[in-house]
Amino acid sequence: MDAKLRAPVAQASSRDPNPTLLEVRSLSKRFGPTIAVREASFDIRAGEVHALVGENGSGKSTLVKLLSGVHTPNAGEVVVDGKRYQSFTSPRMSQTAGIVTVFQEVLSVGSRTVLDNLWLGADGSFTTIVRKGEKIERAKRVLDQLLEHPPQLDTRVEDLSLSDRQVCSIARALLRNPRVLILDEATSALDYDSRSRLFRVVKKLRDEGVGIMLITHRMDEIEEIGDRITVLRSGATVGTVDDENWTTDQLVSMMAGDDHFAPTAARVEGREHILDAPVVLEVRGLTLAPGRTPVNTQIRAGELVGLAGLEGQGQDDFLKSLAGLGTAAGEVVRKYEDRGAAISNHETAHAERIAYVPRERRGESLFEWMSILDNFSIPTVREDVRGGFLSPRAAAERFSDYVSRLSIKTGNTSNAITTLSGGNQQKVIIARWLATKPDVLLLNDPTRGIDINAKRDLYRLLGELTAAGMAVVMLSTEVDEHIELMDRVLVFDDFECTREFSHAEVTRQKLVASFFGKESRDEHGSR
Ligand SMILES: Nc1ncnc2c1ncn2[C@@H]1O[C@H](COP(=O)(O)OP(=O)(O)OP(=O)(O)O)[C@@H](O)[C@H]1O
Repeated sequence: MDAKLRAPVAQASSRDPNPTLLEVRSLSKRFGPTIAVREASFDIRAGEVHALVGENGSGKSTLVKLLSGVHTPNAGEVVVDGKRYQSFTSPRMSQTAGIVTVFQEVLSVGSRTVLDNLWLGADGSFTTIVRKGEKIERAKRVLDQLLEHPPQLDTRVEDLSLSDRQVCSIARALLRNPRVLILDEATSALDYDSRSRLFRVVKKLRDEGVGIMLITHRMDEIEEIGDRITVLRSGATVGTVDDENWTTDQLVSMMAGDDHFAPTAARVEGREHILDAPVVLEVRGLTLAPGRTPVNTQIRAGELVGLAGLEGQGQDDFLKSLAGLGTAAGEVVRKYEDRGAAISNHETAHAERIAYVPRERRGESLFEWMSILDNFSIPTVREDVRGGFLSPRAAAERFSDYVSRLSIKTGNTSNAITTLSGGNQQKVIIARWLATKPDVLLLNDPTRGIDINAKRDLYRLLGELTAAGMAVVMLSTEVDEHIELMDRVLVFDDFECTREFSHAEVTRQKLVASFFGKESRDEHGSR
């Protein structure tokens, strides 16, 4: 074992006086033949941010669900504040022990107000009922910390953006005064500003002695707030890193095992020729909100265009308009050498070989009652007809190509899609739309929830597809993706496209400054 690593269950050393708050001892969980968690052991101290990392399907969410009382373990135990638990038999039991979780999927009741959602289920678990006035006051205080422009408390949650809905889930957790706060990919739905604000709150909680468990696929987040890092592989804890000089490659090789190490995907350089490629999509006078300057742009074959900005600045509406799904006034035209076709609805977009991969898996893409294979083959099912009958074997053959290209961990493809880990569900959806063999691929934050190796696979695949002439327009909330991957980045601010960067000119500093409507003064900012 690397000198920088130590045994998974560590006692507080003399160097670190913080007491252990939560100890996970040899926890195991099976789902039928699948061992999702196998003898996992680690501990969380008071006043630390403890990151839990691992590939898609390595058992992170299952472990979180064992700690949150959603699942009960087959073996092992949990110790909280010195008290031993064989299992948490309900979420309430885990909360009473001081563990509060924000889950990966945004969980809220859309038809209820923000205030209702923030206090949902709280009354019964508090010894004293919180009065309405106090509820309002505390809800406002916590939302003010998390959002620059908090919604009115009587707003229905379904009218909020995905990011603000997730902020409500986080606010709900904070109102419960956790001893241990678990953030299970809770940041992946957040925009840049909300994430920064959340991290300020997390640092404050850490200073107050709360133990925070952070599940994330983003190394920049761990770098920013992580103190120790535990790595999971195939359900088992591989080790805990407490050296602040850890490297991404070190973690990746722990996650994947040395045999499966995927090198960083370098962007294909020398792509300037794209400027001469034919235009495949033309956007003319697209007005994203009344009174705003319309967007005019052209997208060329083989181009990889990034859409950036703070959440809800019109980039989502722009992308949906390209897919024929928007409500914006103006024209989107699919261009060919000698003709053009107006994209006015989803059907024309589909007929013109434009594919759209939505952002929110649960509401927009997944058919939770259907199998993995059926979820893949929905739009392309006609290709699997043999002699007048649908051939599942033909579908399985087509799917297997994407399983290896995107490293999807599926098990039996006739199982329900919900038996897959979140990241693997996301990959099935990307595969679904790639299989339509589009000329234009529109991706709405596609790497949300995808592990770092899989991201590299996807970047490589996008490199191959664009080299073969596919145009890709990708909304991304990851600044690094814009800097490293895109040929061109369009920045949206207040429903206008306010800035455009070429790959050669974009830097982190300039890009983030442009989100806030400021031009960076440092023209030589580093990448
Ligand atoms: N309800 C279930 N039924 C059957 N198998 C399941 C169930 N939940 C999880 N699994 C399996 O357990 C394993 C671990 O899944 P888990 O969701 O914990 O992974 P993860 O590390 O959180 O992945 P991701 O990063 O993609 O969210 C996977 O093989 C998954 O398919």
